Formats: sequence, C-alpha cells, structure tokens
Amino acid sequence: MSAIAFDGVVKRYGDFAALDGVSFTVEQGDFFALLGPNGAGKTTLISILGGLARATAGRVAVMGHDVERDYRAARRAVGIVPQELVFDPFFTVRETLAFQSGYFGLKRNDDWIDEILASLGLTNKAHSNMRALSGGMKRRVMVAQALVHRPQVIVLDEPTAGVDVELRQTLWSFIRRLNADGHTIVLTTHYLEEAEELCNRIAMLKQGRLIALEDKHTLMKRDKARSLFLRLTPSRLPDALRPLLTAERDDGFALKLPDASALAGVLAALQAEQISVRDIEVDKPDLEDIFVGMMRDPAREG
Ligand SMILES: Nc1ncnc2c1ncn2[C@@H]1O[C@H](COP(=O)(O)OP(=O)(O)OP(=O)(O)O)[C@@H](O)[C@H]1O
Repeated sequence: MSAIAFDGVVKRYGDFAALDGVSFTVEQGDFFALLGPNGAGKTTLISILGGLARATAGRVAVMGHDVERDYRAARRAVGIVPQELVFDPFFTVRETLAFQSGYFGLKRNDDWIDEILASLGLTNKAHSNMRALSGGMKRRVMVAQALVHRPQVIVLDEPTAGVDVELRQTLWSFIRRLNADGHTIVLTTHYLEEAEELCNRIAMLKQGRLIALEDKHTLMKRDKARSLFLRLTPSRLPDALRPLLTAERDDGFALKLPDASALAGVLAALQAEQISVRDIEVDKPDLEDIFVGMMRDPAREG
C-alpha cells in the first residue's frame, strides 16, 4: 500500500485548471519533495489531500483511505503543516496542542506533547500565549500541531520560508528522526538545496501537471552537462573553444561541456596552441540547475 496515491486529480476554478490530471504515488518511508514554481498547484494538491478542498475529478487516498469517502481515517493518517500561520491568539502553546489532541479524541497525550515541545525547542514557551510568540516560534507550533496525533504521513508546505538557520536545523533533525522511525514525509520547498539534501524522491509540477517524478539520484544523473573553470598560461582561449565559453573573467574562463567526455577535446585544443592549464575546477549540475532546465523545457509543457 502506498502512503499517498493521487489518481487523475483535477481541480478547476471556473475555466482554469489548477490541477490538470495529476497521478503519482508516495511510498511508505519516502522523504518526498514536491517541487514547482509559484502557482504550479502544490498547495492545491496538499489541500485536497488534507480534505480542505475537493477535487473536481480524480481520487486521493492516504494509507489506503479515500480522502472523501473515508475522510476520518484519511485525516487521522496525515499531519499537514500549512504554509500560512493559523492559530487562536488567546490560547497558550500547550492549550493549542491539547485542543488539537481533543479534536482527534486523544485524551492522555501529554507525554507526546512534551516530547514534541522539547524536540522543537518550545518547552520554555509552553505557557506563552500564541499572540506573544515571534513568527518563527509560531511556525514551530504549526509543526507541533500537525504532529499531535502521531500521523503516519507528514506533509510540510514550505515550512522553512522565512525562518532562521537555527529553526531549520532543529526542524530538519526532528523530521529526519521521524522519517527514520518510519514516518513518510512530503515536503514542498523553494529551497532546492534542502530538497537535494533531505529527500529520496522528487516530483516536479508545472502548470498543474506532473512533469517529472524520479528517484533523486536518477534525476541528478540526468543532466550530464559539466561546468568547467580554467586558469590558463598564457591566459588566452583558443577560437575552437569559444562556442563552449559561458563567462570570461580576469583570472580565467568558464566553459560548459555537454558531458564529461568533452574534456579530452578541450585539453587537446589547449595543447595544440601550447597553452598550459594552471588550475581547473569542474562542477556537476545541482538540483537547481536541473529544475530550471526542466521548467524552461517546452517539451515538458505537459
Ligand atoms: N480559490 C481559488 N480560486 C481561483 N484560483 C485559485 C484558487 N486557489 C488557487 N488558485 C490558483 O491555482 C493555481 C495553483 O495555486 P497553488 O497555491 O496550488 O500553487 P503553488 O504551487 O502552491 O504555488 P506557491 O509556490 O506560490 O505556493 C494558481 O494559479 C492559483 O492562483
């Protein structure tokens, strides 16, 4: 059984399709990244998953429970950290979490609440009123609230937008631990280095359609281009290499090679003109390069 199954999900607002037939699964134990530019449909997909919006067509199931027909069980299986801060300003942090526990019918949940508070660095704010917390602290409470019922699937919608380095580190070490304990994690983020570091599978949405879904390592290997920076003596680039030039600096030349095997040709061209290499740096594309390439690719218009 998949942790989440999206099957032909369509969401229309009038004539506009925010989601245009999205199908994919997230497997149990995945640390899954859902990427896409602003407006691609990520939040819409998550809202349907959490029962906050209804799909115009298609089906979504969490741990085998249909989010419409089997709403309660589906809702219990997932914890969603929303993008926006939503809270009751008159509750303390602990009251907020106790109230959320009550919503799921959990009475004796104090030990787990204590553990979540400690793991998110909120213990000494437990009795503070929500309205008195800083933005970053409120965001921690949003995370805590989503975890109160120990959901098997945890979805974080841009959890680190505008938060400081310390919270990012606290949050990711806690979420990694939950993933190691068997929880499935789905993350949307615009910080691609976060997705690259944390996730094992990556989906990309564009204009309401799925344009890529791959194991991270497979995706990263897809782009075979290599960036090269050369410091040369004398500092001169042979004409034959000009087509590869992407930038010329005081101290050298940046080239883009279609793949690693093109390096031999570059060295041969230099040698032919008796130019020696003083220093060389080679870079692989990162997830950001791959993402930008895919978003620009007209063949991936869906
Ligand atoms: N209630 C609504 N009525 C009309 N259009 C909507 C509504 N909600 C969302 N949309 C549109 O649906 C599209 C997808 O929005 P969504 O918020 O899912 O994108 P997103 O991928 O989460 O973007 P971001 O990265 O900016 O959070 C957008 O074009 C948005 O304007």
